[in-house]
Amino acid sequence: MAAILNLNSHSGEGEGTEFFEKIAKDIQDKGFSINPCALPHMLGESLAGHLHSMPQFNFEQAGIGRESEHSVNNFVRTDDICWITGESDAGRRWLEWNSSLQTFLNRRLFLGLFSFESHFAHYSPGDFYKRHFDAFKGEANRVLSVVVYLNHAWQPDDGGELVIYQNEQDQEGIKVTPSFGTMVVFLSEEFPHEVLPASRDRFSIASWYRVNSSTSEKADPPA
Ligand SMILES: O=C(O)CCC(=O)C(=O)O
Ligand SMILES: [Fe+2]
Repeated sequence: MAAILNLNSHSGEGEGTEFFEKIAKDIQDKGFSINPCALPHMLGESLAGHLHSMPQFNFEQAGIGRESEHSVNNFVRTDDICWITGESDAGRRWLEWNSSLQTFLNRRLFLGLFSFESHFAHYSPGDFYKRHFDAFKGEANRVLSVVVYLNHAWQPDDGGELVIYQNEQDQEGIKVTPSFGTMVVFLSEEFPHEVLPASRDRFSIASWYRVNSSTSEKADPPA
């Protein structure tokens, strides 16, 4: 019995609705939520295992912009990415876990989250992602950004922090250390953010919930 209790207590804070409720409340109150040691431990380990078992050629140079406007721009970002599909066990469980979070947040905050997309990102030493928004107001695409980190034993002088700015004027920001299991959620249109260069390899998963914009009346191309 004790062993079972023990196992449960190691399953990670992020397992249940209590954690989802904390995210919902943070989003409602502040628009962002920063959670150290939040990713369920087994899920984090299996994602990290999968990530490190993949050959480097599964990763591509990250770009900016969508569809026809998509391009690689080494001034803005220099990381490599690999989209997460349900093909691997770890990937499937990650998508399932986020699907429960999506259901929870839709019930609790009426966000109308419709789809989820997610990629591993590898920042080699010196890589960065300059200050940016994940979505632009009025474009009704990415609504909520979710980032988790898969780096064991990250040290304060390893760098590589995510800096979240409160608004366009904020130059100081809040620094988040990319330690294993830390999970950050924020409104994609509200918070400019950047990734500072690190002195070691930095692994993260960046994800976005989208609303269904296919019914929007946006003229495309614009008149
Ligand atoms: O890895 C991170 O800390 C954030 C990455 C990011 O901002 C992005 O991919 O849009
Ligand atoms: Fe971003």
